[in-house]
Amino acid sequence: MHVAIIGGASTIGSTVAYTLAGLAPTVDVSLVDINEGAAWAHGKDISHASYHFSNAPGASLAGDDVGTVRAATPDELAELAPDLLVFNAAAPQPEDATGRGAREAELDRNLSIVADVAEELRPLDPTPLLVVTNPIDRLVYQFYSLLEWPRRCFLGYSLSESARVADAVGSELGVHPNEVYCPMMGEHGENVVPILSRARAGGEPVAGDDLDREAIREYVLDIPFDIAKERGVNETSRWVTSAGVTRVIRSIAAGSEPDGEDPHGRLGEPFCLSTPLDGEYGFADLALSVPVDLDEGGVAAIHEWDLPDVEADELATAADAVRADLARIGAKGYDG
Ligand SMILES: NC(=O)c1ccc[n+]([C@@H]2O[C@H](COP(=O)([O-])OP(=O)(O)OC[C@H]3O[C@@H](n4cnc5c(N)ncnc54)[C@H](O)[C@@H]3O)[C@@H](O)[C@H]2O)c1
Ligand SMILES: O=C(O)C[C@H](O)C(=O)O
Repeated sequence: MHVAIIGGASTIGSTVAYTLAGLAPTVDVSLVDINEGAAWAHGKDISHASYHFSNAPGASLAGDDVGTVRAATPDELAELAPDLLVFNAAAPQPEDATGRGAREAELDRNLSIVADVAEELRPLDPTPLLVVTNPIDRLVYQFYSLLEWPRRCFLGYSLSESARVADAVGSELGVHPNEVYCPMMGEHGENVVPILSRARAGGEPVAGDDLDREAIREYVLDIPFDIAKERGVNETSRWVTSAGVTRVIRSIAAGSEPDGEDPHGRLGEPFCLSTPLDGEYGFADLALSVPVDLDEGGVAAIHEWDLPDVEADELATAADAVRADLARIGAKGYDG
């Protein structure tokens, strides 16, 4: 598999490349960035890290089986013809972008980068595109509108929220967070929707009424910015994000192999990513996080769950927030 990370010299992009070198070492990675020098430097450094990953006790891949990490520029994307695109390019963040609402505030700054990158992607055959840059739901829809590839190609990364909610639910229940499953639908932002009705802890259903829904939502919304305030705006939540992006890439690889590992991973349940909707959950002409199965083409299936009223109402509020921004920027389908 060949993954091109657009914005590959970024904090998140370079950390994804490093995580792939450790956890998915056969993947070839291209670090695509307008900052050619930084992309080259990350690529060189990560390929040196790969030397240690591949020669550590328990490692078994011979040199030629290990993927390459190299730098490229956006105008080389068509020639690279990757199997998967990760979009992580962004405009610089202001120093004070460490509060809730910072994701949504990136929209106007990142739209022109999306337009430039879409032009570079236009000659490619439809390729799955995982958008990490914020605000993901608006940018997924914008890429979909500009490129007009099948909607299953478009994915937005919101999986860090699943790790954060597991932390919150696990502490409330006294269960290790890694044993908690709680899908997170809706917007990657203020209108995230914890699907407590589907939560499981240690494999058993959780009684949603036993949990403090509002406290859990507040924790999930605050924690990335509590982290950013301590580390600075340029760090963002690089560790959980790169681990989650790597998990998505491994799920795509597993879902593409008929006899591969379970793409849902150890807990055996689907996770949520943002993708353009066309009637699912009653919404169209926008992207929101919904439960998906993945394969080499991107979204293989969207699960349509029956949601209790509180979760369905929160999902409708998320849709309203995304729609309002799409209308404001005059996205396709919102111009009249
Ligand atoms: N979805 C999530 O969970 C999540 C988590 C963390 C960060 N993010 C988002 O990821 C984005 C990137 O954050 P970061 O801190 O890694 O960014 P960063 O500031 O470290 O890097 C941005 C990179 O984009 C590159 N770039 C700019 N324009 C480009 C273009 N036209 N083509 C190619 N490259 C270009 C820059 O040269 C730079 O290397 C932000 O929008 C941030 O909010 C999302
Ligand atoms: O950019 C950030 O720091 C927020 C990001 O969307 C996240 O959920 O970690």
